[in-house]
Amino acid sequence: MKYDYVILGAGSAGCTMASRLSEDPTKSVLLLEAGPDYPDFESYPDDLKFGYDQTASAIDAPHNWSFQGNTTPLATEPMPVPRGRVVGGSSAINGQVLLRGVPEDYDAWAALGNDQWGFTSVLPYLRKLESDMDFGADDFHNSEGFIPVRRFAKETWLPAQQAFYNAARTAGFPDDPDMNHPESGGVGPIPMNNPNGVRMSTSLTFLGAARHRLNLTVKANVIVHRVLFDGNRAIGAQVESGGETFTVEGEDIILCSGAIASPQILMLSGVGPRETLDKFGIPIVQDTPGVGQNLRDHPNIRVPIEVKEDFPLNPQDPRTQVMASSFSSPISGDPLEAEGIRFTCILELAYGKGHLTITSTDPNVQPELNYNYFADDPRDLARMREAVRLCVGFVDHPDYANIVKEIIEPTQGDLESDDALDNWLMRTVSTSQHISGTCKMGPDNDPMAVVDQQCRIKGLENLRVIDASVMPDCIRANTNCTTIMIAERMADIIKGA
Ligand SMILES: Cc1cc2nc3c(=O)[nH]c(=O)nc-3n(C[C@H](O)[C@H](O)[C@H](O)COP(=O)(O)OP(=O)(O)OC[C@H]3O[C@@H](n4cnc5c(N)ncnc54)[C@H](O)[C@@H]3O)c2cc1C
Repeated sequence: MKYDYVILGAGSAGCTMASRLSEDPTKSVLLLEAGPDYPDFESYPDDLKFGYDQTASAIDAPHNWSFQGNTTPLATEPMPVPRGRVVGGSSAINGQVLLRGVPEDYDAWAALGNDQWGFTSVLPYLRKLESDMDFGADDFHNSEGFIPVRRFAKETWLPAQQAFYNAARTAGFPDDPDMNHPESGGVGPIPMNNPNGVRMSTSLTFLGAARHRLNLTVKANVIVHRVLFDGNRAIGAQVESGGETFTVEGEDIILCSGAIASPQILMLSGVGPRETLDKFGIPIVQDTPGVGQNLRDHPNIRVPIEVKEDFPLNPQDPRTQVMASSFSSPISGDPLEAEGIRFTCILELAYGKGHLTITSTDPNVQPELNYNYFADDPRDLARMREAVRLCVGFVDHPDYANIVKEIIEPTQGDLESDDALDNWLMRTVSTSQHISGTCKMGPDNDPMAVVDQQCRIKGLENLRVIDASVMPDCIRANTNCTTIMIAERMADIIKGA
């Protein structure tokens, strides 16, 4: 059977696209996903449903691809890279922060040659996707979108979160009641898409509203191997289901497999850097050197703190309310055993870039992920040093007196000099889970641009990439909101085409 739209990958972008494109009853939509599907709330597993602990993204958790990546030459272990493998994708296992980029982020995309993606162009879609439970409908917010957004009310902040807020205010940060406002800045409650602690993935929201449609077919446990072409025209995909190989056909093929798998599938399909395709004997459809390059993320440093014996900790409490996090360790021990609190320092606009590449023609073998943190520009390390020293200073605030026993890391030795601290940062840096940019959007005079402003792969027909990989640069925010925004906007563009 031939569909109007074949969507490959049912994550943040894929579920949004499937929901919006199937609003037109004259169009048939096929949504394919490698992981399982839980179509109703009752059957939805607890690890996906309840987002306060991070069981869903622990290594080898059932809905996690559990990839690994390289960080810096000083790291002794590969870095765990979680990604959602389930209908809902990474939105089904993520931290539920629903934060927009700042206006300058989208304006920077426009300045790079993507003039249709500046802030005023994307704002209607940042509004469209949300239902803001605190601010309702105004110039910047909406009350009728699929994703519910709320902030923890001040009176519900846990003591460590309140202490962080007070320490930051004392250090000069202004109060910031709405971080999704274009003039936001300072310290305040983070917008979250988890009312009552339920992680509202794109499966529960966008797709949930569309599942009854007869023109929408959702198929889970289907692994996409490659896109099929007739010349330079995409005509379908080769996929595997239940151990059998199938060909699906579509008028429009839309790759929504995320910033790791979308460039991987492109390379396996013959679209990528010529030398990579030659190396693995993949017949070349098009030499597209930017596929897998421009790997953007936010370097992430954790400052764990041991708390006083009598300080109450409950791993099932919300871990993110303001900017401090309380944590337990589902990865290295009993998920119910609380260990302490931690500061998380996130470098929002890193100068350094990484890259990814295939190491095999087997779609089940993950690409090599080189995050390349702190490599390209000394300002990345300098800003991270500043953030860590700021957090270490925060614990001297009187509000932490009854909470903090000692900072576990960095040690006094690590803090003694910039060189020592750099060494610790290089050893411990990790991902903020915001990989993006690996099939970047850009103008024709940018040889590394992969897609145009309509997310079409340049030089090919009937093939788009719509997910976190098309961001020209990572926004200064967590990436779920912006990924959904891109899909919301692209659905309108495609429907109007
Ligand atoms: C642990 C974690 C915490 C995060 N926390 C936050 C947060 O708090 N706030 C925030 O804004 N962002 C957060 N993010 C990031 C955010 O969730 C992602 O940027 C966003 O979900 C990416 O959407 P996507 O559509 O590009 O990819 P995904 O949502 O990852 O979707 C890709 C889909 O394609 C499927 N797929 C991949 N390969 C194949 C194949 N070969 N065949 C078939 N299907 C395939 C995958 O299984 C997946 O369902 C977090 C991410 C993780 C992993």
